[in-house]
Amino acid sequence: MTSTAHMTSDGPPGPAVQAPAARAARISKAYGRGDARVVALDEVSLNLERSRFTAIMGPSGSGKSTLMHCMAGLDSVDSGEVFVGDIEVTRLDDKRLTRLRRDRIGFVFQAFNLVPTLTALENITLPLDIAGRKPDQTWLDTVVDTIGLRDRLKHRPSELSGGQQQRVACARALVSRPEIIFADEPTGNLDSRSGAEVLSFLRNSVREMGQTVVMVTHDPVAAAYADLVVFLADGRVVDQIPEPTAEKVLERMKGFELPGVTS
Ligand SMILES: Nc1ncnc2c1ncn2[C@@H]1O[C@H](COP(=O)(O)OP(=O)(O)OP(=O)(O)O)[C@@H](O)[C@H]1O
Repeated sequence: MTSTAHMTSDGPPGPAVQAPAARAARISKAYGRGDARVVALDEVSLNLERSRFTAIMGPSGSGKSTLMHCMAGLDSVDSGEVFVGDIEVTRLDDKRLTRLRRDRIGFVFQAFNLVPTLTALENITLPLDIAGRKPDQTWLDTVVDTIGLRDRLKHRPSELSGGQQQRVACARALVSRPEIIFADEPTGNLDSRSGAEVLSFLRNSVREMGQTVVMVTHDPVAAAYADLVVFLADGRVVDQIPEPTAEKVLERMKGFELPGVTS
Protein backbone atom coordinates (compact mmCIF):
# COMPACT_ATOMS: atom_id res chain seq x y z
CA MET A 1 0.00 0.00 0.00
CA THR A 2 1.20 3.50 -0.71
CA SER A 3 1.32 6.58 1.49
CA THR A 4 -1.34 9.21 1.04
CA ALA A 5 0.68 12.42 1.52
CA HIS A 6 3.06 13.92 -1.02
CA MET A 7 6.08 16.16 -0.79
CA THR A 8 5.82 19.49 -2.61
CA SER A 9 8.68 21.73 -3.67
CA ASP A 10 7.08 24.93 -2.38
CA GLY A 11 4.66 25.83 0.38
CA PRO A 12 5.17 25.48 4.08
CA PRO A 13 7.20 22.52 5.26
CA GLY A 14 5.03 19.76 6.64
CA PRO A 15 5.29 16.07 7.20
CA ALA A 16 6.44 14.79 3.83
CA VAL A 17 4.96 11.37 4.29
CA GLN A 18 2.34 10.81 6.91
CA ALA A 19 2.84 7.61 8.84
CA PRO A 20 -0.12 5.24 8.81
CA ALA A 21 -2.36 5.34 11.89
CA ALA A 22 -1.41 1.71 12.52
CA ARG A 23 0.83 -0.76 10.81
CA ALA A 24 1.55 -4.46 10.97
CA ALA A 25 4.89 -5.64 9.58
CA ARG A 26 5.14 -9.38 8.88
CA ILE A 27 3.23 -10.45 11.96
CA SER A 28 2.70 -14.13 12.68
CA LYS A 29 0.67 -15.77 15.38
CA ALA A 30 -0.05 -19.44 16.07
CA TYR A 31 -2.27 -21.03 18.69
CA GLY A 32 -1.76 -24.47 20.26
CA ARG A 33 1.05 -26.95 19.84
CA GLY A 34 1.86 -30.11 17.92
CA ASP A 35 -1.10 -31.53 16.03
CA ALA A 36 -3.37 -28.85 17.52
CA ARG A 37 -1.21 -25.98 16.19
CA VAL A 38 -3.16 -23.43 14.14
CA VAL A 39 -1.42 -20.63 12.30
CA ALA A 40 -3.87 -17.74 12.70
CA LEU A 41 -1.63 -15.09 11.08
CA ASP A 42 1.13 -15.88 8.61
CA GLU A 43 3.47 -12.91 8.04
CA VAL A 44 0.71 -10.35 7.60
CA SER A 45 1.75 -6.83 6.61
CA LEU A 46 -0.88 -4.11 6.53
CA ASN A 47 -0.89 -0.31 6.66
CA LEU A 48 -4.01 1.35 8.03
CA GLU A 49 -3.82 4.83 6.54
CA ARG A 50 -5.00 7.87 8.47
CA SER A 51 -8.54 9.21 8.01
CA ARG A 52 -9.54 6.10 6.17
CA PHE A 53 -12.27 3.54 6.82
CA THR A 54 -10.92 0.02 6.25
CA ALA A 55 -13.00 -3.16 6.36
CA ILE A 56 -11.42 -6.54 7.01
CA MET A 57 -13.21 -9.53 5.52
CA GLY A 58 -12.54 -13.20 4.90
CA PRO A 59 -13.87 -16.66 5.65
CA SER A 60 -14.49 -17.83 9.19
CA GLY A 61 -11.17 -18.70 10.82
CA SER A 62 -9.12 -16.64 8.34
CA GLY A 63 -7.57 -14.57 11.16
CA LYS A 64 -9.62 -11.35 11.14
CA SER A 65 -10.18 -11.14 14.90
CA THR A 66 -6.63 -12.22 15.66
CA LEU A 67 -5.30 -9.48 13.36
CA MET A 68 -7.47 -6.83 15.02
CA HIS A 69 -6.53 -8.00 18.50
CA CYS A 70 -2.81 -8.03 17.70
CA MET A 71 -2.95 -4.58 16.08
CA ALA A 72 -4.91 -3.16 19.04
CA GLY A 73 -2.47 -4.54 21.61
CA LEU A 74 -5.07 -6.96 23.01
CA ASP A 75 -3.06 -10.02 22.01
CA SER A 76 0.65 -10.69 21.48
CA VAL A 77 2.36 -11.75 18.24
CA ASP A 78 4.92 -14.54 17.83
CA SER A 79 6.98 -12.49 15.39
CA GLY A 80 6.79 -9.24 13.46
CA GLU A 81 6.01 -5.71 14.58
CA VAL A 82 2.89 -3.65 15.20
CA PHE A 83 2.88 0.14 15.36
CA VAL A 84 0.11 2.49 16.44
CA GLY A 85 1.25 5.89 15.20
CA ASP A 86 4.96 5.90 15.95
CA ILE A 87 4.68 3.62 18.97
CA GLU A 88 5.82 0.04 18.58
CA VAL A 89 3.05 -1.88 20.32
CA THR A 90 4.95 -5.16 20.21
CA ARG A 91 7.66 -3.74 22.49
CA LEU A 92 5.41 -2.42 25.25
CA ASP A 93 5.08 -3.96 28.69
CA ASP A 94 1.59 -4.54 30.15
CA LYS A 95 1.42 -1.19 31.90
CA ARG A 96 2.31 0.77 28.78
CA LEU A 97 -0.05 -1.37 26.69
CA THR A 98 -2.92 -0.53 29.02
CA ARG A 99 -2.08 3.16 28.72
CA LEU A 100 -1.83 2.94 24.92
CA ARG A 101 -5.23 1.25 24.68
CA ARG A 102 -6.75 3.81 27.02
CA ASP A 103 -5.26 6.92 25.44
CA ARG A 104 -4.79 6.16 21.75
CA ILE A 105 -7.21 3.44 20.72
CA GLY A 106 -11.01 3.31 20.56
CA PHE A 107 -12.96 0.05 20.58
CA VAL A 108 -16.43 -0.85 19.36
CA PHE A 109 -17.58 -4.43 19.91
CA GLN A 110 -20.49 -6.49 18.62
CA ALA A 111 -21.98 -6.48 22.14
CA PHE A 112 -22.27 -2.79 22.91
CA ASN A 113 -20.57 -3.09 26.33
CA LEU A 114 -22.28 -0.03 27.83
CA VAL A 115 -22.55 0.33 31.60
CA PRO A 116 -26.27 -0.24 32.32
CA THR A 117 -26.45 2.04 35.37
CA LEU A 118 -24.94 5.06 33.60
CA THR A 119 -26.74 7.44 31.24
CA ALA A 120 -25.79 7.66 27.57
CA LEU A 121 -23.73 10.79 28.25
CA GLU A 122 -21.98 9.21 31.25
CA ASN A 123 -21.15 6.18 29.11
CA ILE A 124 -19.71 8.43 26.40
CA THR A 125 -17.42 10.30 28.80
CA LEU A 126 -16.50 7.23 30.89
CA PRO A 127 -13.08 6.60 29.27
CA LEU A 128 -12.12 10.23 29.92
CA ASP A 129 -13.38 10.02 33.50
CA ILE A 130 -11.33 6.87 34.08
CA ALA A 131 -8.27 8.57 32.64
CA GLY A 132 -8.91 11.62 34.85
CA ARG A 133 -9.28 13.85 31.81
CA LYS A 134 -11.89 16.55 31.27
CA PRO A 135 -13.89 16.30 28.05
CA ASP A 136 -13.22 19.01 25.48
CA GLN A 137 -16.75 20.45 25.47
CA THR A 138 -16.67 21.59 21.83
CA TRP A 139 -15.52 18.20 20.66
CA LEU A 140 -18.04 16.42 22.89
CA ASP A 141 -20.80 18.57 21.38
CA THR A 142 -19.61 17.73 17.86
CA VAL A 143 -19.59 14.01 18.62
CA VAL A 144 -23.01 14.13 20.32
CA ASP A 145 -24.52 16.06 17.42
CA THR A 146 -23.03 13.68 14.88
CA ILE A 147 -24.54 10.62 16.58
CA GLY A 148 -27.88 12.47 16.63
CA LEU A 149 -28.79 11.50 20.19
CA ARG A 150 -28.82 14.85 21.95
CA ASP A 151 -32.36 14.28 23.22
CA ARG A 152 -31.43 10.83 24.60
CA LEU A 153 -28.32 11.73 26.58
CA LYS A 154 -30.03 11.25 29.95
CA HIS A 155 -31.42 7.85 29.00
CA ARG A 156 -29.90 4.62 30.24
CA PRO A 157 -28.90 1.93 27.73
CA SER A 158 -32.05 -0.16 28.45
CA GLU A 159 -34.13 2.83 27.29
CA LEU A 160 -32.34 2.98 23.93
CA SER A 161 -32.69 0.83 20.80
CA GLY A 162 -29.82 -1.44 19.77
CA GLY A 163 -28.76 0.99 17.06
CA GLN A 164 -28.84 3.91 19.49
CA GLN A 165 -26.79 1.94 22.03
CA GLN A 166 -24.20 1.13 19.39
CA ARG A 167 -24.05 4.80 18.38
CA VAL A 168 -23.38 5.64 22.03
CA ALA A 169 -20.59 3.04 22.00
CA CYS A 170 -19.17 4.66 18.84
CA ALA A 171 -19.31 8.09 20.48
CA ARG A 172 -17.53 6.66 23.53
CA ALA A 173 -14.79 5.37 21.21
CA LEU A 174 -14.51 8.75 19.46
CA VAL A 175 -14.59 11.11 22.40
CA SER A 176 -10.95 10.74 23.34
CA ARG A 177 -9.91 11.36 19.71
CA PRO A 178 -8.04 8.07 19.43
CA GLU A 179 -5.39 7.45 16.84
CA ILE A 180 -7.57 4.63 15.52
CA ILE A 181 -10.90 2.92 16.24
CA PHE A 182 -11.09 -0.88 16.01
CA ALA A 183 -14.64 -2.12 15.44
CA ASP A 184 -15.23 -5.88 15.64
CA GLU A 185 -18.47 -6.71 13.79
CA PRO A 186 -20.13 -3.53 15.09
CA THR A 187 -23.39 -4.26 13.25
CA GLY A 188 -23.47 -8.00 14.01
CA ASN A 189 -26.31 -7.61 16.53
CA LEU A 190 -28.32 -4.98 14.66
CA ASP A 191 -31.14 -5.04 12.15
CA SER A 192 -30.26 -3.57 8.77
CA ARG A 193 -31.72 -0.10 9.47
CA SER A 194 -29.89 0.30 12.79
CA GLY A 195 -26.78 -1.15 11.20
CA ALA A 196 -26.97 1.49 8.47
CA GLU A 197 -27.19 4.25 11.12
CA VAL A 198 -24.08 2.99 12.87
CA LEU A 199 -22.15 2.53 9.62
CA SER A 200 -23.12 6.02 8.43
CA PHE A 201 -21.89 7.39 11.72
CA LEU A 202 -18.57 5.57 11.45
CA ARG A 203 -18.15 6.75 7.86
CA ASN A 204 -19.00 10.35 8.84
CA SER A 205 -16.46 10.21 11.63
CA VAL A 206 -13.85 9.40 8.97
CA ARG A 207 -15.05 11.87 6.32
CA GLU A 208 -15.91 14.80 8.58
CA MET A 209 -13.68 14.34 11.63
CA GLY A 210 -10.68 12.67 10.03
CA GLN A 211 -10.99 9.64 12.31
CA THR A 212 -9.29 6.39 11.30
CA VAL A 213 -11.54 3.33 11.56
CA VAL A 214 -10.92 -0.36 10.91
CA MET A 215 -13.82 -2.78 11.05
CA VAL A 216 -14.16 -6.55 10.84
CA THR A 217 -17.35 -7.59 9.08
CA HIS A 218 -18.93 -10.53 7.28
CA ASP A 219 -21.48 -8.31 5.56
CA PRO A 220 -20.74 -7.00 2.02
CA VAL A 221 -23.24 -4.16 2.52
CA ALA A 222 -21.40 -3.05 5.67
CA ALA A 223 -18.04 -3.37 3.90
CA ALA A 224 -19.30 -1.07 1.12
CA TYR A 225 -19.31 1.83 3.63
CA ALA A 226 -15.52 1.51 3.88
CA ASP A 227 -12.90 3.15 1.65
CA LEU A 228 -10.94 -0.09 1.33
CA VAL A 229 -11.72 -3.76 1.91
CA VAL A 230 -8.84 -6.06 2.84
CA PHE A 231 -9.43 -9.79 2.43
CA LEU A 232 -7.76 -12.41 4.59
CA ALA A 233 -7.63 -16.13 3.90
CA ASP A 234 -5.65 -18.70 5.88
CA GLY A 235 -3.96 -15.99 7.91
CA ARG A 236 -2.71 -14.00 4.90
CA VAL A 237 -3.80 -10.85 3.11
CA VAL A 238 -4.98 -12.16 -0.24
CA ASP A 239 -6.74 -9.20 -1.85
CA GLN A 240 -7.86 -5.59 -1.47
CA ILE A 241 -10.74 -3.69 -3.04
CA PRO A 242 -10.53 0.11 -2.96
CA GLU A 243 -13.83 2.03 -3.13
CA PRO A 244 -15.85 -1.14 -2.69
CA THR A 245 -19.46 -1.71 -3.63
CA ALA A 246 -21.52 -4.51 -2.07
CA GLU A 247 -21.64 -6.21 -5.49
CA LYS A 248 -17.86 -6.15 -5.94
CA VAL A 249 -17.35 -7.49 -2.42
CA LEU A 250 -19.93 -10.23 -2.87
CA GLU A 251 -18.32 -11.23 -6.15
CA ARG A 252 -14.92 -11.51 -4.44
CA MET A 253 -16.41 -13.52 -1.56
CA LYS A 254 -17.66 -16.12 -4.03
CA GLY A 255 -14.00 -16.97 -4.55
CA PHE A 256 -13.91 -18.22 -0.96
CA GLU A 257 -16.37 -21.05 -1.43
CA LEU A 258 -14.63 -23.40 0.95
CA PRO A 259 -16.07 -25.46 3.78
CA GLY A 260 -16.82 -23.28 6.80
CA VAL A 261 -17.15 -20.05 4.86
CA THR A 262 -19.49 -17.49 6.38
CA SER A 263 -20.98 -14.82 4.23
N1 LIG B 1 -7.58 -18.59 21.65
C1 LIG B 1 -7.44 -19.43 20.62
N2 LIG B 1 -6.98 -20.69 20.82
C2 LIG B 1 -6.81 -21.54 19.79
N3 LIG B 1 -7.08 -21.25 18.51
C3 LIG B 1 -7.56 -20.03 18.25
C4 LIG B 1 -7.77 -19.05 19.28
N4 LIG B 1 -8.24 -17.93 18.72
C5 LIG B 1 -8.34 -18.17 17.40
N5 LIG B 1 -7.92 -19.42 17.11
C6 LIG B 1 -7.84 -20.04 15.77
O1 LIG B 1 -7.11 -19.16 14.92
C7 LIG B 1 -7.71 -19.09 13.62
C8 LIG B 1 -8.10 -17.64 13.32
O2 LIG B 1 -9.16 -17.26 14.21
P1 LIG B 1 -9.86 -15.85 14.16
O3 LIG B 1 -10.84 -15.80 15.29
O4 LIG B 1 -8.84 -14.78 14.09
O5 LIG B 1 -10.63 -15.92 12.76
P2 LIG B 1 -11.79 -14.99 12.19
O6 LIG B 1 -11.46 -14.75 10.77
O7 LIG B 1 -11.97 -13.81 13.07
O8 LIG B 1 -13.04 -15.97 12.31
P3 LIG B 1 -14.62 -15.65 12.46
O9 LIG B 1 -15.03 -14.97 11.18
O10 LIG B 1 -15.23 -17.01 12.58
O11 LIG B 1 -14.80 -14.80 13.68
C9 LIG B 1 -8.91 -20.04 13.66
O12 LIG B 1 -8.49 -21.28 13.11
C10 LIG B 1 -9.21 -20.19 15.12
O13 LIG B 1 -9.80 -21.44 15.40
